[in-house]
Amino acid sequence: MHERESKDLRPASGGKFGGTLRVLGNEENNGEGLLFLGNYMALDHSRGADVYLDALKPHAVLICGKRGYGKSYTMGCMLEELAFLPEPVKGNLAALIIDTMGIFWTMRTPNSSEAGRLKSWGLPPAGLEIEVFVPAGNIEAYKKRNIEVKPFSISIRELSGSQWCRILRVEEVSPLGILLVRVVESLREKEDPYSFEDIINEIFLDERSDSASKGAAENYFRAVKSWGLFSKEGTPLSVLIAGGRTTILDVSTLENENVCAAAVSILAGRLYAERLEARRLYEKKQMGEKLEEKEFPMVWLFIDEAHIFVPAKAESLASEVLINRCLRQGRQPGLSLVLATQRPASLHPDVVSQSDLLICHRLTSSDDILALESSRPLYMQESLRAYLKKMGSERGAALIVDDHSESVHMVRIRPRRSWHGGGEPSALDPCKREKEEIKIQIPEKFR
Ligand SMILES: Nc1ncnc2c1ncn2[C@@H]1O[C@H](COP(=O)(O)OP(=O)(O)OP(=O)(O)O)[C@@H](O)[C@H]1O
Repeated sequence: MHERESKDLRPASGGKFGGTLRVLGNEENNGEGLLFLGNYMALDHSRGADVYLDALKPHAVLICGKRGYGKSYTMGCMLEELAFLPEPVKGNLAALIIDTMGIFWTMRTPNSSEAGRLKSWGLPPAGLEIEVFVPAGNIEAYKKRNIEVKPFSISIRELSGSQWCRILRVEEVSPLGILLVRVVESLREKEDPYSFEDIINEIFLDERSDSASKGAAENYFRAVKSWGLFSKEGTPLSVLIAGGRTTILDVSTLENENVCAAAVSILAGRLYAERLEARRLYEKKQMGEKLEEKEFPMVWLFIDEAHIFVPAKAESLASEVLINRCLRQGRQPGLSLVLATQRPASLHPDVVSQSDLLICHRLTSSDDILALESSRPLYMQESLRAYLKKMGSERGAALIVDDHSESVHMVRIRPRRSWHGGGEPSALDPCKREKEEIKIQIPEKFR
């Protein structure tokens, strides 16, 4: 149990808590598998009791807020808390973040830049043991920058002809699209893995296409090869995911959003399938069968810039898997999804309605507030706009809407223990800033 266990709790509205320890996301949690998120924030912005989030059950969490108000910082806090959970809970959980901005590799380093603030919260800075994966073709560039990373790739076989057309933005019914689909599908029928060279050979063996289409198809696949994300065999999921592990998949070098979405779709689909199998194994064990197999851990999948993957008015390559499997059905097999966006209005409406926890940092755009308001639960006594007004403009302040306890909470998210790589750069010398930070006297009422 966390050392900062709370004795009293002040939800902004609603709530059906009992006992001394209250946890968002699971009223039955009796004090194990807790993620320490921060403190209640009273209307005068003074500091209240501790706020925890349950990690024993799977959750669908939406984090939103305008630029620079704490989305990736909060995601980092959640990743830290998952990594610092005690055994045996930790061993049954794995965290994977799709890092679109390339900012989470810094979590290995303790957050000495906010040492003063951490001290006022009674928290020591701490680095995390993380594994950072990058597209296999980019590994050297990271090594040159002294960033320890591992190669990741997706088997070329995983993508259908039609998915390749979407990635390459080629009309499926154009001569080029017809050639791509025919070649890829004939290779997929053989069931063995294949390389880009195999695809290019197959393109030139095709007797029904003109040479211009063949030349264009070859060029496209040579370009895809240079992204370094696809290979013949691909990285097995077991290399990426293991119980107790925090994995960062840095896709920030991939400029093509369709490619990122394809990667997310494939990974999320595989995680979902593995968890379905693990759930069957779990049920068999519960029913008394003696089985040696180790279960695939319950996964927390974090995705920043979620509007790219589950957009409002279109369908990305990842929409179907994320909405229909992870969000709608993910809780049953034990797959948690944490999505973050600065533009809730650009997000598929199902994301808002299917999330059991909404963590909302400052928002000022009417469209974005409206998008959240439109699926506002009945137990919210005031409008979201009114709550956000009370919350004010403090970075890291958040309104949490918890569908389990049907309650709304105004929270100040705790400082990060590991280094946050997502903040805005400052023209001020970083060493000078650290000294200034330590000099700041924190008034008693804010401690
Ligand atoms: N809980 C917090 N406590 C203190 N400071 C915070 C907190 N959350 C965010 N901040 C400050 O706000 C800055 C911006 O936060 P963050 O990088 O999470 O923004 P963001 O919402 O992810 O922005 P973007 O949409 O640009 O990615 C951080 O670098 C940090 O200085």
